[in-house]
Amino acid sequence: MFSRDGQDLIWADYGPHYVKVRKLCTLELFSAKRIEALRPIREDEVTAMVESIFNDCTNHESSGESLLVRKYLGTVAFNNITRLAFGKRYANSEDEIDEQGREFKEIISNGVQMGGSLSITEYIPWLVWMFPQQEKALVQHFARRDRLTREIMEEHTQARTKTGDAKQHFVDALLTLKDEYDLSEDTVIGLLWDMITAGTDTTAITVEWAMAELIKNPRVQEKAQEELDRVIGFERVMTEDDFPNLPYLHCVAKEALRLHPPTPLMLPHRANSHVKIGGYDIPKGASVHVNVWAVARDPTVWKDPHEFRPERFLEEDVDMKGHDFRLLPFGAGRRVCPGAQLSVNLVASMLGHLLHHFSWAPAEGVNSNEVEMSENPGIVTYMTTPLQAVPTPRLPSNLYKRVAAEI
Ligand code: HEM
Repeated sequence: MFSRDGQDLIWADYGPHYVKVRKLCTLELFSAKRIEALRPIREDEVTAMVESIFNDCTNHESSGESLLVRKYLGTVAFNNITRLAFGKRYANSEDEIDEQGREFKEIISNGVQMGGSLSITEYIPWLVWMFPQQEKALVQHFARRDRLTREIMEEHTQARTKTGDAKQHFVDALLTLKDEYDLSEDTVIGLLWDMITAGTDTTAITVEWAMAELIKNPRVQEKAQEELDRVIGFERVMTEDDFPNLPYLHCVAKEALRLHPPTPLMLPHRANSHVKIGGYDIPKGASVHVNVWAVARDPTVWKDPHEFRPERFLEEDVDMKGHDFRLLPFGAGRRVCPGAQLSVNLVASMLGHLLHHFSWAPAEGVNSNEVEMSENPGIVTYMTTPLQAVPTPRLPSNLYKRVAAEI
């Protein structure tokens, strides 16, 4: 929710509704009850990912070859978000999608491209006249996005009228709460798309970086697997009920978010008054980025900051949801990521399943210490060279089936 209320950056225009919209997010959309209600979707998608990796790595033709890890993670993140926002699963394990799904995917990648590029006009706004194409592309993008979203909203309104049933998906929640929170149709569309753009790549990127670190650091991979084997064993798959008994797994996720925050400069904020910080003047109206990436690698803040060592969080429990400024992958304050808990659950579940079901090695001919870790700079930090890795199943073959859920 990027407000135009003079406090923060402008992406969507919620104006004075901002406070209400945040309250709606905290109390309704991301309440613990809804996160729990949406759990079957997460389990469905994570187990579908496991099945798909298993099929590909045990297929005779490609057995022993490396897989493009991002492909599987991206499908989980995409399906999870489209299902929780709209109750729709567009991509199957072969990445086949229908026409509405294709349109959906294109709109997302278009939006990420436009929003993710660090446009010069954001810093020198009077140069906007030099880039009329940029403005035109944005208008076209929003028109296309709004058309598709109205179509889906109409489908949901009709389904609700028919059954009288209010589902847990964000679109139904928002349409049901529209009057109570005084939301216009544009705000509902803006909100749904904030969730989709903010919640898709961030999750997949976090897991891709974590997997790269685990392949680079076999000691950590084995230690996480020992914990999973001890707690879960070899006769069932992990569920979110196991989370409290998997402290090391959570430390692995936290350490990945420390070294590789998917939004290294958080999201831009706007100074609402002139302030002086650390001797620097920040004029009113300036766009402010907080370099959480640099803080997380600062040797005055962290011991051996470049080392991937999840144990540091067993030694000291550091909050990562906005209360400890040493670790801010989700930001802090009133703009803190509302999807933080949801993504912590999904990231831990993906990592847990990937590690419990498979051992991971680098692609043939690459040593573990040679895994390419360079970063593609931007608002969102992808791996420049997508991770290729070889999975080897480690559980009985009956445990690799998708647990499909209809919700
Ligand atoms: C590992 C995954 C994720 C990371 C690291 C992440 C990180 C962030 C960060 C750094 C911000 C900006 C906070 C600030 O400026 O103070 C943010 C904002 C936001 N995130 Fe996330 N996020 C993740 C997943 C999600 C998910 C799954 C959703 C929704 C389903 C989501 C929804 C949002 C929204 C709507 C905002 C804008 C909040 C506002 O402007 O008030 N995020 N996220």
